Amino acid sequence: MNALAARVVVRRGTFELSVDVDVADGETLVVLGPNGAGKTTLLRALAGLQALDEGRLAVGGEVWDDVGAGVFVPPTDRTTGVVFQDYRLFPHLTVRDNVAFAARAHGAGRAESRAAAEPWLEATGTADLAGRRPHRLSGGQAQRVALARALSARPRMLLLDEPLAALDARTRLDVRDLLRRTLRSFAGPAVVVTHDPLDALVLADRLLVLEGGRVVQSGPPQDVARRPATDYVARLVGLNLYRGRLVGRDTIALDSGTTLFASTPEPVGTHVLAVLAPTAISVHSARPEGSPRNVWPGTVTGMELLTDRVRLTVDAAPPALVDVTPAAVAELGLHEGSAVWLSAKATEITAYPG
Ligand SMILES: Nc1ncnc2c1ncn2[C@@H]1O[C@H](COP(=O)(O)OP(=O)(O)OP(=O)(O)O)[C@@H](O)[C@H]1O
Repeated sequence: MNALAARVVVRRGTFELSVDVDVADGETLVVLGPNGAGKTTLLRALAGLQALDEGRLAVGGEVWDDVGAGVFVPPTDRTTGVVFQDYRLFPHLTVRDNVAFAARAHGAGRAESRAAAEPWLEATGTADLAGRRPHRLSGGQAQRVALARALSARPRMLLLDEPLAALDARTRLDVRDLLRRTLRSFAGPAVVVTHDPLDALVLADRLLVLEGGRVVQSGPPQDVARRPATDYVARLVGLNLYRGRLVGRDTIALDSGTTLFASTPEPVGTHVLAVLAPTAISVHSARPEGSPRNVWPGTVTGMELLTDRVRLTVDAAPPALVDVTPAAVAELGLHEGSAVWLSAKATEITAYPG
């Protein structure tokens, strides 16, 4: 049993990282957050590359770091597999010897350590590159080799820092798939840092969202995606997020001063977050008559072509991202500066305590 239990406090100038991290055996925790949130600092602290100012870290009940008790196990003795964003392969060693390094470092002979490397080269699809040196590898190949090298040490815990960030889109798909399969079969705890929401949704058993050195949300990806707790998370998953208070059975007084109608079982008085998908908002050139209960005017201030839709940024109260078809853009004659009316059914707005 190698479950990770850590309380990490690191101070760097005015920045303070303060988080509790628990990861079960076989679980992949993906740490997501904007630039400067503290993701890399957290990973380095878990690897023992960054000293804790306060806190404690144990893997499988074995204490590797405890500031109060003066315990510190150096990174090289932690049986942690770390894969860095820039791979950090040994430049003078072939791919095979990079992957064989762990066995060699543990006293195995050359032939034995090379034999031990073989299954990891196979598993990561790098066997045919075994004789090359790192400078002759593409980014995707180097990332696979780095993964093979980390796994060959039979680590108790895996730590991956932005494992896909440096790769082009096509390579990213392949390596993400390899990574997903590798993490599924890895028996210990794994922590993956990323700022890419798709990577996070594909790889995570559980998400931990960091902002400003603090955990702002954590949970299964589907819960985080459905019920974002902050504007950053809402933007990542592409939802409009509004804050307010229920002042009637289905009436939300927004902090921004306007009113939304939503369907929610929460009692009157509850402070709520309300989400509305950009696809659930309709755009009209004149005030629509009849059914939808949420109707409000605004001005188009941005237009962006997504694959099959156009995402409008509409300055309104409340402001909204709205997805329309290219045909609708043409029919309504939309452009930056267009005055529009928005509408949304109450049943399309989900409100939850927050
Ligand atoms: N050497 C340093 N000295 C002082 N402050 C630092 C140092 N390195 C990083 N910081 C600060 O620590 C904070 C966290 O940085 P960190 O690199 O962990 O964030 P991150 O979430 O990984 O960001 P990114 O996505 O940009 O890599 C930032 O506010 C940064 O300014």
